[in-house]
Amino acid sequence: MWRRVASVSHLTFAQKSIVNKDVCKLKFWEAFSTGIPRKEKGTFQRDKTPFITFVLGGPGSGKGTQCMKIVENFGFTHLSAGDILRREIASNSADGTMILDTIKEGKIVPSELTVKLIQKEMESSDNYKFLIDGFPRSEDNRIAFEQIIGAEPDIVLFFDCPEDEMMKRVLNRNQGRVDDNIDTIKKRLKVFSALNLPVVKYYLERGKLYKINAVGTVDEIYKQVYPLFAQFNFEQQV
Ligand SMILES: Nc1ncnc2c1ncn2[C@@H]1O[C@H](COP(=O)(O)OP(=O)(O)O)[C@@H](O)[C@H]1O
Ligand SMILES: Nc1ccn([C@@H]2O[C@H](COP(=O)(O)OP(=O)(O)O)[C@@H](O)[C@H]2O)c(=O)n1
Ligand SMILES: [Mg+2]
Repeated sequence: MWRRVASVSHLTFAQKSIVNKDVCKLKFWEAFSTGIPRKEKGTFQRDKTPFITFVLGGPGSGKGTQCMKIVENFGFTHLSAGDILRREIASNSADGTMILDTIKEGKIVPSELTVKLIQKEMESSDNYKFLIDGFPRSEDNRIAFEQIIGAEPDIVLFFDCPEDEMMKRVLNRNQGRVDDNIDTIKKRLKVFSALNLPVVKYYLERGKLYKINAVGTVDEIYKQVYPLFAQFNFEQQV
């Protein structure tokens, strides 16, 4: 299991921006002491600091859209929990039917399953910078990640968007998703308030949360997002 040995995560944004950039390149992790099975090819680069960003926000708040821009500019690997679950359904896995039913109901898939799927993606990646989008969606998700992966996020983004705007965007999303309909979106908004907002509060209290005003054009919103990543001086920046 990985174990963190240092972090700048507790610092506020203002503090982080004056932190010596080399701090961010410290080796935060010790090598595995217990064996999480890993593929030969796609290991984390152990000499690099895994950098984990959780991306939170209600359905339709623009998480996926902004993640694509972060990937382009900063070379992150984008792991959308929803996409990973939808791929699991498409692969006809044993859990597929249960996942599909859960998504249709706007409920949360059992945390251990989601975390193990995320873990598989992380371990098969050559990258060390991860955007984990739509996760954690509940305190149970959050705790399962800590227990199974043995890590915490470096930063947490929260796309703050009014419900009527989220509903409008979801109903216009047009990606053929089974949950983009009025009945499911109403349920999802309730689940978001009840289960996801406590996670937002948790990271706010720990000084890890960056709240983004998610109303405006995609570019206007990205103007708030870009500086959060630019401060870390990642190698690939444009
Ligand atoms: N700032 C924005 N203004 C208007 N529509 C947006 C904006 N950002 C994203 N969208 C659109 O809203 C829908 C939901 O965006 P998406 O990124 O899928 O949100 P999420 O992943 O949070 O559910 C998509 O159709 C997307 O193109
Ligand atoms: N951590 C997660 C993420 C998604 N999901 C399920 O997947 C659905 C779609 O998630 P998503 O992240 O693709 O949704 P959007 O916020 O992009 O609209 C959620 O409503 C849940 O049913 C989950 O159970 N647990
Ligand atoms: Mg999404």
